[in-house]
Amino acid sequence: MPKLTEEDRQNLLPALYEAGWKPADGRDALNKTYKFSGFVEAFGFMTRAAIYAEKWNHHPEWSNVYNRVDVTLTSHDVGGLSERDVKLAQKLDALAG
Ligand SMILES: C[C@H](O)[C@H](O)[C@H]1CNC2=NC(N)=NC(=O)C2=N1
Repeated sequence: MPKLTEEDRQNLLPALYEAGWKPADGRDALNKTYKFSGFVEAFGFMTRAAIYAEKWNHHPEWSNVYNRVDVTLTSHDVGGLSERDVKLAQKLDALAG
């Protein structure tokens, strides 16, 4: 799947920005920090998200500190954002509630 075109970005990214995603510094990627009520909730989110990441063979770059999960999405094989990242971002937002 190729990188998002300029038109794709204009069509798809504003909704993600509305949902709290931000362009990553210095790379063609999206960042978002999720905050949960505690560690188990944060890790449970990661567990559920991991099932989709594996099913879709598209994996986040993420880190967890207690109730916080910092996520970066990009498509390594094309060196930037693709529709896979948009789809996974939407799924993560749905799972986070
Ligand atoms: C071998 C495996 O299919 C590839 O490395 C997959 C795994 N998950 C991936 N995840 C992401 N974000 N980008 C990729 O290019 C990618 N490639």
